[in-house]
Amino acid sequence: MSERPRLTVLSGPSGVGKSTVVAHMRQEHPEVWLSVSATTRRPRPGERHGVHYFFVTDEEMDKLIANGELLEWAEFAGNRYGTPRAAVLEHLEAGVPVLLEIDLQGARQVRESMPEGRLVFLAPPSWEELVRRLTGRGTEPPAVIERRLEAAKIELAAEPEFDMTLVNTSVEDVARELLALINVV
Ligand SMILES: Nc1nc2c(ncn2[C@@H]2O[C@H](COP(=O)(O)OP(=O)(O)O)[C@@H](O)[C@H]2O)c(=O)[nH]1
Ligand SMILES: Nc1ncnc2c1ncn2[C@@H]1O[C@H](COP(=O)(O)OP(=O)(O)O)[C@@H](O)[C@H]1O
Repeated sequence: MSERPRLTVLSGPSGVGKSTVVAHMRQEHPEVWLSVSATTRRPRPGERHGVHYFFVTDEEMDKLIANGELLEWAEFAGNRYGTPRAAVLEHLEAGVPVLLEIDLQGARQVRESMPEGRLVFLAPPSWEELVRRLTGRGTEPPAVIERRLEAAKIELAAEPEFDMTLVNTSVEDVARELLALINVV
């Protein structure tokens, strides 16, 4: 039986490469279970309901919150996001490593409710590179990018709250480090 925590939270500013790193990691290790969040954000091209997110209406999100169905939730850059509680607990009880990819506010809530979880901060190699990645992804209009960069300043300042930091210079390296942390390899 592993002594390492089986709940891992990955946070970091929008555009740092969280989704890219996690996708890379899961290509080779699909046994790492990634929680699928609910969000009121509209799907980007190629995003699928139930795979990338559960895309819900404001009313549906209200109900999830009111019924206590979310382990944590937060408003980020004008949309709400939350982690469905039941699936996380089921996987942990079954001994499956659980990964949450959530924002700073969510990470703080998990620290309170599940202190055994490990909080990992994914940092960009530099501010300029973060701006380049977020802009280069081409999924948000300039006003939304601005809003996300404002949030990024707050998130970067909170890095010391995390158990550890990984700098996303190389996707392959970070994916490997993350796997070692989760204790899969
Ligand atoms: N608190 C919380 N944050 C979430 C959740 N799901 C996603 N996020 C975070 O919300 C932020 C915006 O996510 P998204 O719109 O998909 O943009 P992206 O992460 O830049 O691709 C990111 O920091 C995500 O990690 C969740 O269930 N709870
Ligand atoms: N290590 C890296 N080097 C260069 N570009 C990267 C790296 N990691 C991610 N990217 C690129 O940065 C952009 C944002 O990555 P993404 O995974 O969508 O970030 P996040 O999920 O943190 O918002 C994408 O275009 C992605 O291809």
